[in-house]
Amino acid sequence: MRLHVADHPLVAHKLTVLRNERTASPTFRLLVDELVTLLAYEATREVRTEPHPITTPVTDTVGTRIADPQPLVVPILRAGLGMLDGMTRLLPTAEVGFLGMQRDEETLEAITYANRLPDDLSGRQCFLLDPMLATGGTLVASINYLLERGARDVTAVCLLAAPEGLKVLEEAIGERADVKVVVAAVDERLDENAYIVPGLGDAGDRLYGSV
Ligand SMILES: O=P(O)(O)OC[C@H]1O[C@H](OP(=O)(O)OP(=O)(O)O)[C@H](O)[C@@H]1O
Ligand SMILES: O=c1cc[nH]c(=O)[nH]1
Ligand SMILES: [Mg+2]
Repeated sequence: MRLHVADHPLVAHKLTVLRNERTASPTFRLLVDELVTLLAYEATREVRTEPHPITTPVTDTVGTRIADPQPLVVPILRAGLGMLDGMTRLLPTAEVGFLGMQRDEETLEAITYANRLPDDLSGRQCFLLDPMLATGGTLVASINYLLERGARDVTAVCLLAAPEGLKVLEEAIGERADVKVVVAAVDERLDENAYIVPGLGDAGDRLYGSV
């Protein structure tokens, strides 16, 4: 597993506003969207491209375009949905699959309640979106879904990660695939309820309310 922590003053500034408990949903959503766009720039650094001949008003030349098959972006519902627009803004030709996962707050096990993904992901670059990587249970289960369908190149885009979750992910993935994790920050630890500290609370609730 490769970890990339975005080191940029704009990311740090926006993340601080996001963490603040006084930041209400409308601003929270806007900031998640902005942060993802900044992270997407790094997350797509290795997106596969191919030469593309074009004619400019001046001459013929060979440029670059994103190669087929187009990348697959997969938001993990609910909270990952808040990251989808920001990601597809930079990758408008990507296809989008969906995974609905909820962490059982007692057992901390990730339960899948929705799944809409192409059956065959061999040769596909996949981008998983989930703001929080806490125990790692949700992300490991999501990556396993993609690997079972043949994906071998997976980038997870998260806002916050806990060191505990990163360790679980590293051990669970092993040598099976090239997994990259792009995060805005790695926080201190998990608390007794497996919430990220200092964190930002429940990302899904802060985006969409506690339904
Ligand atoms: O690393 P883990 O310990 O598995 O926890 C992280 C998961 O928990 C949150 O989702 P939640 O289950 O709250 O669902 P929601 O997005 O619908 O709020 C978060 O969005 C991650 O998906
Ligand atoms: O801190 C946390 C941990 C899991 N899920 C969240 O939304 N926040
Ligand atoms: Mg939640």
